[in-house]
Amino acid sequence: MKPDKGQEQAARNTRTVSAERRDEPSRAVVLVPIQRTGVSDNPLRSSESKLAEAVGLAGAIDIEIVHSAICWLNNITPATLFGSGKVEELAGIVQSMEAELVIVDHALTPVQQRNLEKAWKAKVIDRTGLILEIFGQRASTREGVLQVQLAHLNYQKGRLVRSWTHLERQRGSTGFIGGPGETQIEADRRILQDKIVKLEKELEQVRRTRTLHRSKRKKVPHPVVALVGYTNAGKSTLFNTLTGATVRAKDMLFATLDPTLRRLTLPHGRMVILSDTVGFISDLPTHLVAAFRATLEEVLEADLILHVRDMSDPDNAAQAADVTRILHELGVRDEGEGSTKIIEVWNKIDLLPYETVESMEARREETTAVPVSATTGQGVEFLLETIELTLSGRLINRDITIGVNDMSQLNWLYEHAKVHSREDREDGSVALNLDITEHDMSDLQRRLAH
Ligand SMILES: Nc1nc2c(ncn2[C@@H]2O[C@H](COP(=O)(O)OP(=O)(O)OP(=O)(O)O)[C@@H](O)[C@H]2O)c(=O)[nH]1
Repeated sequence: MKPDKGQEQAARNTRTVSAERRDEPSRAVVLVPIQRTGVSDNPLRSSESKLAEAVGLAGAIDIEIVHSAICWLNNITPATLFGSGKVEELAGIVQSMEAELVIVDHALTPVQQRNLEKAWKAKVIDRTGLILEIFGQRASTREGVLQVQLAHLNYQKGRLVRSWTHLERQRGSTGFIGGPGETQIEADRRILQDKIVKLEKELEQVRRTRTLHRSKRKKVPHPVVALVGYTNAGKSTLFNTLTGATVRAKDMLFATLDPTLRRLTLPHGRMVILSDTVGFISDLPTHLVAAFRATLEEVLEADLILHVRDMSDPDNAAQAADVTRILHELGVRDEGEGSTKIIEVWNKIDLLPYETVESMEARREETTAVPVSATTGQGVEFLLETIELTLSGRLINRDITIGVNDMSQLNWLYEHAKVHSREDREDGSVALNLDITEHDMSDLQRRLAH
């Protein structure tokens, strides 16, 4: 059956909160449901920091938060997540606050979402919906935009359950979920599926172009160093400090959605490509991680990963555990053969008490962590040395003789090693004493063997 105009219009109304350009930002309530009894999905994280994070995330989109609260749950009620008494109590709050949007920092089934919307007479979005909204606002490259659109459509497809019927009519189709009528669900789903297929094709094309760029880059085989970390850990700031770049570093969650690449010269002259990537967040749904796989290919292909942590955040241990888990999900192996080297960068030490920083620095030998402040630059030099050491091995002192037939290697040697003394011998050979990294030494041996 061919969808009629009304149905097409309904599916076109798959707009985002961000796309609703109104004069006033939406008034929103932020709720963080936490189960009182059962083991929470992340026992490391305190309820206050969960609330702070949810408010921070919600603040990343253009809304006015009029109320926020932790909601302790004794049990999960399948139809509404919250128990009926709580749903009613919250309905009172939503109405008295005149909120149009309720952000529930938890996964909601489509049925729960629909029932809560009915009960509260407001739009309800869950954590995934919120993250998609933020991603939608941040994506800047074609690939980033397409990825977010695709993730959004896939999310909506699972949610086409007569969700907006009366709200849509009340407010004139401003919801970002289409399909106001139950009879239209099938047609809407088909329209969404068509859009998904189209987007996937387009994305494929964009990716092919990028792969081409990457293989060109591979011809000059500089190692790739990827910055990863929890959102707001300070990756972009560090990226700027390391490369002297002036890319934006705002107090803005997920400011970097698309990978940014820049060349960086290490203290002993080795060139690397530094890549800044999307920030991670806890409870990032697997299908969202999958949507960003392509963007994160830089991370997968990196020779070295810098895991940036905001050590001033009381929650940083839980955040680090999340980042490590997501890296594993993406396929990064940090142990065994073929594993990727990872250095932890303990950032924002300028915000920590002197003694804490001192004890961190004292432990530097036993951990692979480097304490730094991306804003003041403290520790950054040591970080660069650690990157070089990890990629190139130690600096060693060697006496080397270059035979007459290998004179063409002399230039290379001067570029890659620090020459302390040179003796030009009668037979035409050159004896050198130099400092060279282990990596360059094995490179030299390969060159001389040819
Ligand atoms: N005091 C202090 N603030 C820092 C430091 N590094 C970053 N910041 C601040 O932390 C905030 C987040 O920094 P970003 O560099 O945007 O963080 P990010 O990890 O790239 O964030 P996402 O794009 O969300 O992944 C900004 O306000 C920075 O100024 C630091 O070493 N010290």
